[in-house]
Amino acid sequence: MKDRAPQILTKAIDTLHRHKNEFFEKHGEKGMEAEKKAISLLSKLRNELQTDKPINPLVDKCIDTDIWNQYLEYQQSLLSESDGKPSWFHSPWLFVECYMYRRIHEAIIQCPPIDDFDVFRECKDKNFFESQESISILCTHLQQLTRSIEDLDENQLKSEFFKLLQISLWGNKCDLSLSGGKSSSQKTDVVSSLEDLKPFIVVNELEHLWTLLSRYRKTRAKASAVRMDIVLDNSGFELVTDLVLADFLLSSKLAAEIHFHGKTIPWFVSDTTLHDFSWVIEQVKHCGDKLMFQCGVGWENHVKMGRWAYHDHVFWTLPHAYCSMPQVAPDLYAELQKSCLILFKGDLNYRKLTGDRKWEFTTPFHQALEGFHPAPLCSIRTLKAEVQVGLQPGQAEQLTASEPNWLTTGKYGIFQFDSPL
Ligand SMILES: O=P(O)(O)OC[C@@]1(O)O[C@H](CO)[C@@H](O)[C@@H]1O
Ligand SMILES: [Mn+2]
Repeated sequence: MKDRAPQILTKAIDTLHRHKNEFFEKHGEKGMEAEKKAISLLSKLRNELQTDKPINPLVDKCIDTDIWNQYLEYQQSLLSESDGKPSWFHSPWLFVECYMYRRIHEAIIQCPPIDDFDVFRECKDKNFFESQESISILCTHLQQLTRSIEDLDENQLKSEFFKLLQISLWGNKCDLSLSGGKSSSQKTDVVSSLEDLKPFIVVNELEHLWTLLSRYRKTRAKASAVRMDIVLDNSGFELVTDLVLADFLLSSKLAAEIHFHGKTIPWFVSDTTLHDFSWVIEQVKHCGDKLMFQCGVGWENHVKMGRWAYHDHVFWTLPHAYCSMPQVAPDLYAELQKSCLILFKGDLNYRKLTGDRKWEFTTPFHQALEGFHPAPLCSIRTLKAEVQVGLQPGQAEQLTASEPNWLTTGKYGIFQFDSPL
């Protein structure tokens, strides 16, 4: 919070500043005033953070404002009288980090007519353009695969499925909040690096996914009822890897519908909103590359025909651990229960799945989920925060000895599976 968060706020302020002329052209004087106000609110926020001030209740009137303020009261109740109020450096990291992004949103929506400005859009778009070569390689790979998909036997299908899952895993290296908003795009050809990256997968439960999906294939008529859900993480390159995977799931008939879950507000710099989702598909279509164009058209069609559905829910941008979803967002929990398999992308989802607690490394994943079992699920995440469960005895110690920062660099990854008992 001390180092990374102020950098992110400074970047947001700078972005507003650089768009001053655009605001003027669009909205005249009103746009300029709104820009000034937004900058002053964000500077105030940065100052509160850097001087470790108490966490203030939200003042806006959004659908989640009360839930946030109740959660803040709950944080307060965890402290004893002498501890005072929860403050920026004396509160759980997950809570204050989420709170910062919610406050950025609060600041912007108080500034019409620029109240729908996404301060992170520019970096998200930049990440996409800088990764364009890798995206083109991925799209080519997908198109070739789709053309020969009918000829693949069971083993080949499984191997292609695992490849695309690994691409989606390593795509998660490209988030922008870990780098303080600095560029973190994909510049190398990830398809041909997969073998070299395998040793860095510290939990690999992909076989469980295959067992599950191939069972569905055999028992359900032509997989027509198989619904899969992907709880998205970052836009840009990572989102493309997820879309490529989702496309393959349909063309291989491993699934019949894919439901994507994104964020309702700009979140952790690079997370996907509805605008990003549509923007990325549109860009893939118009990049000038023939195979990318075909991918983009195909994806647009999946959306049109309802084979792909995009959902967002306010719960994904609350600070709550997922074990409280049945109480806080019963509608979302019920929706997820319809899924045959839910993929949770990224580090933040993992922190929320496990409540961001200091679990023993050998704690079973099922236990760390603390009752969150809407459907079979798999976390696909590169490690960027100090929480990890389900390791073999001695595994964490070995990793620490060879690489002290293994938990936070994003170099290691997991496929961790859980199924309701
Ligand atoms: O969820 P993602 O995109 O994989 O990672 C988000 C992240 O980089 O943001 C925070 C950094 O402060 C950490 O929670 C986490 O490491
Ligand atoms: Mn993210």
